[in-house]
Amino acid sequence: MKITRVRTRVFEWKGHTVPAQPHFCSNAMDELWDRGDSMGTFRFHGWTTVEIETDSGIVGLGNVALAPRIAKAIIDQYLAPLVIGQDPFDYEYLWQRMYRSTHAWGRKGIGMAAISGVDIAIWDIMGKAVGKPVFKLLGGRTKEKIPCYASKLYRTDLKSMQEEAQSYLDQGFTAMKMRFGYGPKDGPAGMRENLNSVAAVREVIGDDIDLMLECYMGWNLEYTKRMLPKLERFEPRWLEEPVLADDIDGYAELNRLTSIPISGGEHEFTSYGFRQLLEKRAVSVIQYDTNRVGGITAAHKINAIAESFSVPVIPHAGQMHNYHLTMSTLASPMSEFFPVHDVEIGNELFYYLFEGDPEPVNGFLDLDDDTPGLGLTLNETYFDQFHIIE
Ligand SMILES: O=C(O)C(=O)C[C@@H](O)CO
Ligand SMILES: [Mg+2]
Repeated sequence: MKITRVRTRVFEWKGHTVPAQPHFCSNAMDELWDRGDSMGTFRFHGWTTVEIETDSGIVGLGNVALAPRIAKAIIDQYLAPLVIGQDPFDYEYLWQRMYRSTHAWGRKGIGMAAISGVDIAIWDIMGKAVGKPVFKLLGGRTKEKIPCYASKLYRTDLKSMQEEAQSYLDQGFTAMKMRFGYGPKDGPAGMRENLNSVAAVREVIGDDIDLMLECYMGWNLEYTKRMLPKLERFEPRWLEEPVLADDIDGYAELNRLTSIPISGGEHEFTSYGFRQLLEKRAVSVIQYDTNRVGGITAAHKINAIAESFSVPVIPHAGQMHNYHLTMSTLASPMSEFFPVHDVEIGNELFYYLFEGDPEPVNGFLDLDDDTPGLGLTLNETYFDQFHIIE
């Protein structure tokens, strides 16, 4: 089988979006941005799709969620010529070809996200070619179903957060993730706001539900050190990305300091990046995202490395490319799940663009043993609400 064409499209959402609110989610821009919508650069209102055609008629579908126009340009100009004419089953060779030939400027960030989109489509082709779901090519079913946690609870008024938390309990979730709204610039009053929001959610969910706390790189080392002892009484399952993704020593220091597991990795790339995080014991939970980290080829290797460090892998964002890895890896006990709702941050845009994601039932997801490939197709229902760039 040979790859004959790589078709990329950018889908930019022009439909209704939920308006931005202040203190919605602490983030890396907070330290320097003191007005307006600091979360603006962390919205994902566009997506790149990668359709790889073969001479057998099989088409594989991959996607990239970062900097969509740049990802499309990288794939069109640099990556497509490297894979056209090649056998998709030579996936490791193709990955190395893309990685090595873009090494001078790629490696991390959008270069690796673009490689991820191509690699995901290649795995989709392989699954379709052998008539098996991708997880069956990676190790098969390691769990009856995938436990998943509801991930939203952005900072709004406390009553609304409590109602939202209650709705996840009503749907049968036994784990959920909330976001902090305040960071170092907000002083002691902001600290109290942060603690009050955790207390408000804990009040509704009790002590027997896992609660994860997301900082989205909006804190710094000193602030996190002050917050950790105050958070310990809430027994969070983890504290996520307290500092910038590049501050690996900062993560390691925090992870040594506290009984709260520190998590991270959604802004880290390739097995080399994760080896560093693991060797330094910088994180107690790994959260790569397959459509950033280097695709399924890279994520599968990282799973093996994480297993040898006894560190669980709970990928960022859920979604099909991640679910298949979670299903096939014992080191991966759970998935993130973004509830479907109006377009807000943009994490939920996936559901407006693709069809095939499993619905959680009582906090569990399942994958079909008989659907070949990743089980995802483009959902044309909302195409008229996107600006599409071909
Ligand atoms: O789900 C996460 O872990 C994220 O970091 C999502 C991001 O959009 C911030 O909430
Ligand atoms: Mg996160």
